[in-house]
Amino acid sequence: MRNPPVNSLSLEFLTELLISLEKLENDKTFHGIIITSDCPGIFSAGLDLTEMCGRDPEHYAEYWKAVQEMWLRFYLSNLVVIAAINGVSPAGGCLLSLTCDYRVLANNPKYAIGLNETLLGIVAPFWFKDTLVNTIGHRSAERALQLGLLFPPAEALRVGVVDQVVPEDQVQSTARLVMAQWLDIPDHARQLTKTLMRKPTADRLLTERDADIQNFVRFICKDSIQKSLHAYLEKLKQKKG
Ligand SMILES: CC/C=C\CC/C=C/CC(=O)SCCNC(=O)CCNC(=O)[C@H](O)C(C)(C)COP(=O)(O)OP(=O)(O)OC[C@H]1O[C@@H](n2cnc3c(N)ncnc32)[C@H](O)[C@@H]1OP(=O)(O)O
Repeated sequence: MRNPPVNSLSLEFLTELLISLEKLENDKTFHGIIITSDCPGIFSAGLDLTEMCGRDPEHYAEYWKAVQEMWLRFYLSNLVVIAAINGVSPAGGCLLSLTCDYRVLANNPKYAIGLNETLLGIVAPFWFKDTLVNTIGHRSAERALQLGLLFPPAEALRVGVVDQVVPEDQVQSTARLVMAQWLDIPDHARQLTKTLMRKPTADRLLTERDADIQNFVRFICKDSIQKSLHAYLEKLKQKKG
C-alpha cells in the first residue's frame, strides 16, 4: 500500500485497492497476495477521516459502500491473503488485516493494532465486530471493542489479533514462507473451506447492506459525531506542534 503519509483508506485509495485485487484475482497465474505498507512505520491509519467529516450525505453513502466493498471482497477473496504488518494499524487498518487469512506483525512496540473506534466516539459496525469475534472470540472482542484497545505486538499475539510476531527485518520473508505453506494446500479445498468459514458472516452484511449504509449516514451526520471527528482530526494536526 502506498498512499502517503499514513495509508489512510480514502475513497480513491479504496477504489485502487479493489481494482488491484480484481486484476490479481482475474489473473489465474496468481494464487496469493501479501498486503504490506510502503509508508515507514504505518501499515494503515484506517478509514480516511476527511471522507467522514464536513461532506454531504451522498458522499458518506458512496464512501461507506466502498468500505463495505473492500471488506467483502478481501474477506471472501479466493486468493490466499496474508498481511505483513510493518507499522501501526488502528481501526480500518486493523479491519483490513483481519480480512486476511494470516497476519504477521513486526515486533516494534510502536506498532499497535486494534479496533479503537470507541476512542474516537464512534461505534464499530456489526461486521467489524463479527470479524474480530471470528478472530479472537467473543469475550476478548467485547473487551477490546468497548475499551478501544490498541494492542502492542506481544499482547496482539497473546489475544490472537495476529498469528505471528517477528523481528522487523523478517516480516516480509516470514509472510512469504507462510504463503508457501498455504499454497501447498489443494486450492479448491482451501477455497471452499474459507467460504464455509466466512460466508455466514459476509451474508449478514450482504442482506443488510443498504440498511447499514443508511445507519452509517445517519450516525455520521449527527452534529455530535461531526464535532468529535473534527476535534480528533484537529488534535492529530496539532500534535506536530
Ligand atoms: C455506524 C458506524 C459508524 C462509524 C464507523 C466508522 C469507522 C471508522 C473506522 C476508522 O478507521 S476511523 C480512523 C481511525 N484512525 C485513527 O484513529 C488513526 C489516526 N491517526 C494516527 O493515530 C496517527 O496519524 C498515526 C499513528 C497513524 C501516524 O502518526 P504520525 O506518523 O505521527 O502521523 P500524523 O499523526 O502526523 O499524521 C500525518 C497526517 O495524516 C493525517 N491523518 C492521520 N490519520 C488519518 C486518518 N485516519 N484519516 C485522515 N487523515 C489522517 C494527519 O491528520 C496528518 O495530516 P496533516 O495534514 O497534519 O499532515
